[in-house]
Amino acid sequence: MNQTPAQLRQHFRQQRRQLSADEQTIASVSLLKQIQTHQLIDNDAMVALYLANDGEIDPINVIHYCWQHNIRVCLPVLHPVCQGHLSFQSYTPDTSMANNRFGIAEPTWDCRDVVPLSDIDYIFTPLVAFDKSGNRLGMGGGFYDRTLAPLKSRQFKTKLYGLAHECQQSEQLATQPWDVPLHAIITPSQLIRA
Ligand SMILES: Nc1nc2c(c(=O)[nH]1)N(C=O)[C@@H](CNc1ccc(C(=O)N[C@@H](CCC(=O)O)C(=O)O)cc1)CN2
Ligand SMILES: Nc1ncnc2c1ncn2[C@@H]1O[C@H](COP(=O)(O)OP(=O)(O)OP(=O)(O)O)[C@@H](O)[C@H]1O
Repeated sequence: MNQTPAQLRQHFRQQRRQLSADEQTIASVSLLKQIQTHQLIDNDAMVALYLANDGEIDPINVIHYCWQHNIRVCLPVLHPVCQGHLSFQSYTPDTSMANNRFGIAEPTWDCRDVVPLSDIDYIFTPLVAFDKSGNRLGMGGGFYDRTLAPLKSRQFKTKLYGLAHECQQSEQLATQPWDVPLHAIITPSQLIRA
């Protein structure tokens, strides 16, 4: 029987939460190695990442790598006005942070630090499940889908990469009209081009 999105979320969130702290650390180091091996980030790029939550693969080593190589980093912030949307805000070691309503740390709102979507070269998204065609199942809030909708219709340079543990691969996910497909998925052991 086909599983509902809610059942799939429950299954794949449980899978990623079951990884031990050691497994998470190894995965996070291997993730950076994959990004380096495939030379996915140019030196003068603007890159959107995220702070790991709920067993997500942790991009913290990627963030530190970017900072060390003068690659600019931004993070998603729950938009204070446009409900259900994200804003991307620049992130440096000095950025003032606060927890959002999901308990995830994000830069405190400052309109001067907002990075427009059109200025972002690569967006690395968290995900609950993915398939080899670049379909992505998120936490169910529709935040990324709403925010990234312009990438579907207009000529944006922005590339969309999903970051995931191997155990988050699904055989085939049902697609929704509002889904924004990923260009590729990066796991600790491979780059899967969609
Ligand atoms: N690390 C990370 N940051 C992110 C996201 C994400 O998926 N991961 N988001 C991607 O959209 C946005 C936040 N969206 C989220 C949506 C739901 C939940 C969540 O934990 N939901 C709980 C219910 C919590 C509650 O209602 O208070 C749950 O479903 O169990 C977390 C983040 C922006 N930042
Ligand atoms: N571009 C959009 N415009 C309006 N509503 C949207 C859009 N994208 C998603 N939604 C709404 O958001 C809800 C959740 O979508 P979905 O289940 O695809 O989220 P998700 O991809 O799991 O979450 P996220 O994007 O935050 O990671 C859907 O019910 C849908 O109606």
